[in-house]
Formats: sequence, C-alpha cells, structure tokens
Amino acid sequence: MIMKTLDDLLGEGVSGRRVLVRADLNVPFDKANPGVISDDGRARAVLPTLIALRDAGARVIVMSHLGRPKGAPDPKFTLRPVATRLAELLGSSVVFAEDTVGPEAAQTVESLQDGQVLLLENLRFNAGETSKDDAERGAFADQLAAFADFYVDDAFGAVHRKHASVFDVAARLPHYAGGLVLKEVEVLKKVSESPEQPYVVVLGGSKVSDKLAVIQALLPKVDKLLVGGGMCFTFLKAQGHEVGKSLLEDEMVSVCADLLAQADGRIVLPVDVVAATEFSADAAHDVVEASEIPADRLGLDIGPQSTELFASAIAGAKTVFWNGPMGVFELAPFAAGTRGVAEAITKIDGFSVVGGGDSAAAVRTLGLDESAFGHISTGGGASLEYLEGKTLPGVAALEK
Ligand SMILES: Nc1ncnc2c1ncn2[C@@H]1O[C@H](COP(=O)(O)OP(=O)(O)OP(=O)(O)O)[C@@H](O)[C@H]1O
Ligand SMILES: O=C(O)[C@H](O)COP(=O)(O)O
Repeated sequence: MIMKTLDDLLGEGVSGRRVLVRADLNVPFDKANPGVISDDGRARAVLPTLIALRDAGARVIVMSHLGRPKGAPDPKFTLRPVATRLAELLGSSVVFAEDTVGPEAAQTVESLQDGQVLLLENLRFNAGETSKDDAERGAFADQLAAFADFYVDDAFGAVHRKHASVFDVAARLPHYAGGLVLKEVEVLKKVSESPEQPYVVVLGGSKVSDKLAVIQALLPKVDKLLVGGGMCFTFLKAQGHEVGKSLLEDEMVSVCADLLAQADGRIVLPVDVVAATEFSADAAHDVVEASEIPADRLGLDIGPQSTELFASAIAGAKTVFWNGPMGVFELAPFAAGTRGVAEAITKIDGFSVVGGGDSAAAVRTLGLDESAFGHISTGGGASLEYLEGKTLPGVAALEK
C-alpha cells in the first residue's frame, strides 16, 4: 500500500495552509436524551490528527457526515453538538459553519486563523455527497476542495463509501492518509489475510441488508458465524418462523434462506429472544423461544440460552471479529445479550476485533475493559467490507 501520510504532510510544512480533514464524527446519541452524545469514541479517535495539524499551525477544516439525512438540511442531524464536544476534547475552540458549502461556509473558512479548527455542517445535507452520479458528486467535491490546499482522510468508518468527501475530493487535492486510517488498515489486513483458526464472526445490529453481502463473502473463511441483533429476524423468518413486530427486511428473506442453505450449519441463530410489547425501556418483556415470537411482540435482545450458545462458540476461537450489538443495548432491559457476548470475547485466548460505531460504544457504555479486546475499530461497514476483500473507495483514492 503506497500512500502519503499525515507525517509526510507535516514534514512538508502546513503552517498557515488550509487542510481539509474528512473525519467520521457519526457518533451515537442518547436514545432517551436527543442532542446528548452517548459515546464520543469516534471523535476521540481522530484527535491525534486534528491536534497535530492544529499545533503545526494549519487552518484545519473538518468535515463529516452524521446519520443518514436525505440530501437536504435536517435539524435532527446537525453536527453542532459534535462541534461543542470536539472543542471540549481539543481544549480549544471549534468554529462551526452552519453550511457545508456556499458563500457563508466559504466566508467562515476564509476567516480561519492559523492553528484554528473549523467543523462544516453535515456533508449529507447536500445531495452531491452521496450521489451515484459522478458529475453531481464531482460538482460538490469541487466546492469542498476549493476550501483547502491539502486533503487528509482519517474517516476510516466511511472509507467504504464512494462519496464526494471520501473519494472525489482526494482526486482534486494533494491527499494524505491520517493515522487512524493507517492503523485500522494495518490490523484488518492481518485479520483478513491470515486469521488464526478457529475463526468466529459475530454479527448483529440493525443494518441488515448492508451486512448480508458480507456474510456471503465471509462464509467460506469462518468456522462459525453467529447472528444476533436486529439482523437475526430476517434469518429466523427464512427458517419459516414468524417474528411478530421484530425488525425484518422482507425482501431479504430469500437471500437469507440461500445463505442458510450454503452455510452447512456454520450460521448459528438465536434459540431464544427477549420479546417486548414495544420499543421502550418500560415495555413489558419476556424470554420466548425464537421460533415462537408472539405476533404483537418485537425481539429486542437475544435470550439467555442464545447468549450461552454464542459464548461457547466464541470460547474456543483464536480469532473473533464482532460487529453489531446483539440487542438494543442502549435500553437496560435489552443489554444482557450484548454484554454476555462481549464478555465471552474478552476471555478468548486469541485475537479479537470489535468493529462498528455502536459495537464500540457498547463496549464502553457497558463498562467493559477496552484493553481486553485486540482492536476496537471505528468502522462497522468499513471493517466488514475490508474483511470481505472489497476495494474500499476511500483507501483506493488515497493510494492514487
Ligand atoms: N433486535 C433489535 N431490534 C432493533 N434494533 C436493534 C436490535 N438489536 C440491535 N439493534 C440496534 O442496532 C444498532 C446498531 O446497529 P448497526 O448495524 O448500526 O451496528 P454498528 O456496530 O454501529 O455498525 P456500523 O458502524 O456499521 O453502524 C443499535 O443502535 C441497536 O440498538
Ligand atoms: O456508522 C458507520 O458505519 C459510518 O459512519 C458510515 O455510516 P453509513 O453506514 O451511514 O455510511
């Protein structure tokens, strides 16, 4: 992998120069307290890059997405609270630009002083960021690139997206890989090329269709693939079970059925689930057989028998990759499955990788010892696609 790095850029000298940094500040918010960041791990992870540039006297323009707004401003997804947190973490002010591009953002960029940090508003408030149309993405990238002299990508969590700020801007400015991207790629390369066997992958979370392609690619490489979280219900449905009001992607049921047929027993599904009357911490809930979820209930965690089943599969592994919580761990009644699986992973005599914004947040918010994991990745989809062997647009753009 030949790419220029942040150290190269610092060596070239950045004092007084404008550096555009793509970060992944897509942090989780407290479900019960809107506007309150529940885990700032992703912001902390990019701090070394921001501090190095700030202290070298650069004018640092940070850009990120937050959530999945639909290409237009949506106050629910403003990065303003993230700017406030970033300032606390940096111990210096962060200027917030109310727009991502346009005259006001340009003016804010123009007024930046040496050693100051600015955060642009959510990239995804602009349709050009995620557009599939090269010209539309390129036009947005032109506007972003016009802000700066150099581009640093340290958004490992977003390198799998062919988005303007990840892919197209790199083609328009001298580009450098940040330390976080370099470290993540180094660890994941090792796991993807030579995982010590037995290799167990644990998948959960809510982005079902995003992760099905990964299952297909990983199946030939793994000894066991444990599926929990919101993902498991589409598989349970594929086995012919009713899943009540649980998260379900109907159009993916046949894909899941094919995967189960190919897997030859290597895909392990929950045998019991915690089923609640509604998506709330106060909802009535019981443990039910995974094959008997009542029509008016939704599964919000794997049950105790499943946690034990998953923990025993994990116990003998030499390599474990875990992405996606086993349940809605943010709500206390539905956190036990995630906790049990995470604890089992900390005990293996081997190397473990946790990937994903929410999985990493779960490790921290459940008070688990971060140092007991081999590597905690800031990328969920990104780490999965890396393991899948895909070319990641953000990494490829830096290599050019
Ligand atoms: N049974 C379930 N029903 C609904 N949501 C669930 C369920 N189990 C887990 N979740 C939710 O899944 C979310 C995390 O899913 P996600 O796929 O985003 O994982 P991730 O680790 O953050 O990966 P990425 O970084 O790719 O986003 C959590 O907010 C959790 O509450
Ligand atoms: O949460 C993530 O995995 C990254 O921030 C990318 O977000 P996305 O899946 O909405 O592109």
